[in-house]
Amino acid sequence: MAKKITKPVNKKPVKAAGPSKIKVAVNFLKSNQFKYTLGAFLLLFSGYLAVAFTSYGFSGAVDQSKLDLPILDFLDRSVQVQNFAGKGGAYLAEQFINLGFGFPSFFFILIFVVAALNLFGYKEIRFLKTFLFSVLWMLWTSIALALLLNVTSSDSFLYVGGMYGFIFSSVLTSFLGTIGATLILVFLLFVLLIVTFRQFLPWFTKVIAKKDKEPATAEQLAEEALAVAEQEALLQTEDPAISKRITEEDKVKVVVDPDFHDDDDFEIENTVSKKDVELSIEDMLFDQVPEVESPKPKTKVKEPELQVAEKVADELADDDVVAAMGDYDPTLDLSSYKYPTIDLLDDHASGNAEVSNEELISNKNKIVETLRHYKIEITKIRATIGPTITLYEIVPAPGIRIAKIKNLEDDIALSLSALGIRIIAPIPGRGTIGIEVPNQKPEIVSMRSIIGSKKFQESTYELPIALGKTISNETFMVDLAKMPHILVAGATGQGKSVGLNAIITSLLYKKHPSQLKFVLVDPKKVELNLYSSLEKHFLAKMPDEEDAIITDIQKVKNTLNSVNIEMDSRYDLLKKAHVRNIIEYNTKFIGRRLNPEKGHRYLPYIVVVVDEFADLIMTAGKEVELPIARIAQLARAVGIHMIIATQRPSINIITGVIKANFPTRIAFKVASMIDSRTILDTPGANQLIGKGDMLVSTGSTMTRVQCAFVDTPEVERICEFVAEQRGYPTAFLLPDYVGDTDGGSPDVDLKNRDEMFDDAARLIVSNQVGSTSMIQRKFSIGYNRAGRLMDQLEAAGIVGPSEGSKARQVLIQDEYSLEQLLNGFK
Ligand SMILES: Nc1ncnc2c1ncn2[C@@H]1O[C@H](COP(=O)(O)OP(=O)(O)OP(=O)(O)O)[C@@H](O)[C@H]1O
Repeated sequence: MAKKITKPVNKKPVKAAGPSKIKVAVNFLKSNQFKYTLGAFLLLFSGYLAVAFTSYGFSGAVDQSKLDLPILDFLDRSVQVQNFAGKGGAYLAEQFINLGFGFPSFFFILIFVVAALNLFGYKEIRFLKTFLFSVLWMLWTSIALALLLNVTSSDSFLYVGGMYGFIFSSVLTSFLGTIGATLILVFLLFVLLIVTFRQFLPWFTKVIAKKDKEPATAEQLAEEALAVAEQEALLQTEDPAISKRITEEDKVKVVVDPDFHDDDDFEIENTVSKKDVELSIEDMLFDQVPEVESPKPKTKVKEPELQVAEKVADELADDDVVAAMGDYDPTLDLSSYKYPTIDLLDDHASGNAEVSNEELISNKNKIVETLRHYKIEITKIRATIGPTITLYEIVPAPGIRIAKIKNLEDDIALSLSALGIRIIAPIPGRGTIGIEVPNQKPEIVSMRSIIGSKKFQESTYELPIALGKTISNETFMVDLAKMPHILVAGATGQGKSVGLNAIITSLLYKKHPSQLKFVLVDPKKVELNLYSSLEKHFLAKMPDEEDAIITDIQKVKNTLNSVNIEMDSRYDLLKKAHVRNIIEYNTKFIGRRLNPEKGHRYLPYIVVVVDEFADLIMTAGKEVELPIARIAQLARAVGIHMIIATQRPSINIITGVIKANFPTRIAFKVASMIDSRTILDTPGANQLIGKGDMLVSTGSTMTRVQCAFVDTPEVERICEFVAEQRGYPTAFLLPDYVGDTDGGSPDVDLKNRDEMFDDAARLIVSNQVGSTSMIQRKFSIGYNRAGRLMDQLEAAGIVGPSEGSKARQVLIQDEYSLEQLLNGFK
């Protein structure tokens, strides 16, 4: 038998040909050319339909007889129509209106316009939502109109509700009668209003509640008000910030069998048969005793109602203001500089990050239940819904110890089966205890919404930094000029880099290149490299450096020392100008009251950003820590600020010196409570949920903030936008710094002693401490001058040689010997 040879079939080329064609087609459909063409067509078509439909309302009766003609006759030139949109318009209007859905067909126009806008990239109005609601409303109005017209008159030239409206309404009336059909339509209207307009239900309940009260006499009202006032006074005065109260009215229907219950505490006076009983979720969840109308448990603890705080929607700035951001006139060197525009940022909001009532009630019940289990009663509970977490504030019954609640942190976390629960007991200044519970559907806070917020746009901060949104959805902003330095820490992957980008971008959105310079230190070489294109606008570097982003450890040391020199020279300038800080100095300089020929210059703010601070400390230790500490201690008044970020928050990296000088600290999620203590001096950062969830401590207050999200492409777009504009010829040049010059007594001419020489010598001897910074502090002079004084004191034999970071040895023991020595110089 001949063997059947099966040839291996090479399917590859066939496969490759198929998808590639599809791909081309998909790419074409996705291309902007296609989208804009289709969008333009839809928009024009909508306009045409609008004219045709409107005109049909007036001329439809006349045109209709012509529309009944066979199509060829209708197209004949001798046949004229009155519709402004011509025969085409008349035909379309007839199809859509008379033979379709009646005048509600105008909804089609809405659908086409929204589709066109979406194709043009305007996504504020969602197409799918519009489509769905428009179709539903169109059907409803079409049937309602048909029904109404059937009832009132039926001798019109057209079906106002269209053919379909007529058919549907006829079917409805034949089944249910006119009254039944009307009732169904009223019911559907109610449902449509609820699903379409979010505000409808609250408004409706308010109206109903008002109606209920109407028959009350003035006396009754007064009594009622008094009773409410008394009850409120017992707990807390009414808070206008409360948006809704979730109480027993939030009912669900369940079927319970009362016979099944054999709870001793629960006595049923009337015999109740198996039936539907309405009861609140609260009761189901933790009393497990159905509350039926007449039989009541003998002892029933009053349930605390859940108040949900008003969601403060952050006011967006007027479009004009946002647009005006691009036109802000800097008045200085680059007068044509345009600020980055808001459309460079993306909107990352998912739009479905609502916290449902069920989630709120279920969390509230679990909290109350857990606390009750430990015999902790509460009188009030209030929820504030944030972007990623909800804060439940509770007021415990009098006599409950706060520490007891704090100790239940793990139990509450367990009962809510959620990570990231944090208990704040008590919330400073509020007298309540806070329990923060992560939302099931967290919301991404886009940088776009933060930058576009009125608060940011109208901020008058010197160095405004918009970090994100607080638990109450407010934009959280700080002024770096007041901070004055920030320490950012968090385990890897928790949002530190995004946080740094948010800080830098907020400054880029508000500052002119002449007002701000960044010194960017990035040992990891990849994080801040994005900003290298800003060199001629916003970056500062040492004169002979090639790259403006500093990555090499030796260059980091030199640059930090150079920033120190810049700081000292700025102090000298301030002193010469008789001002105390950079704002006063620059105001004087802009007012032409300081002479540039005497060395005065406009001082831009300098923000030193150090990423991966831990790496620097590990490799360079004190050589880096000391200049950083010195900048941190002294640079605030001269407009030099630091932001240092680290992944490893251990105490050998975030030392006491660093901590003492960085009062503002931002902690993203860290691995352990010890790490949290190292950064914030308190636990808490270990309980965060990651992805930009952070705690911001400004020394006195601690705020939980959801960091604004800004993605790398957005940062790239902003940098590109800035870099494309005319910049300075070079980066801002920092003073030159030549490595260490240690060893040997400096060459000093004691004949040209500083005029403060005698005073400095007396200070050193009386304190018996040879410290340059002490001279600096006591006499309010710059580091350079204090250093020169120290060299002269060394040459005069008053202090010993430099001993690195330690104070010098004082060689003169008493003031008498010193005076003799000083007399010898005269
Ligand atoms: N504010 C935020 N909102 C939403 N998601 C965020 C936010 N911040 C960070 N993320 C998510 O977490 C990821 C990691 O963030 P990021 O790169 O900033 O971490 P990191 O702490 O800098 O990590 P590493 O230290 O390794 O560089 C991001 O890619 C993003 O998906």
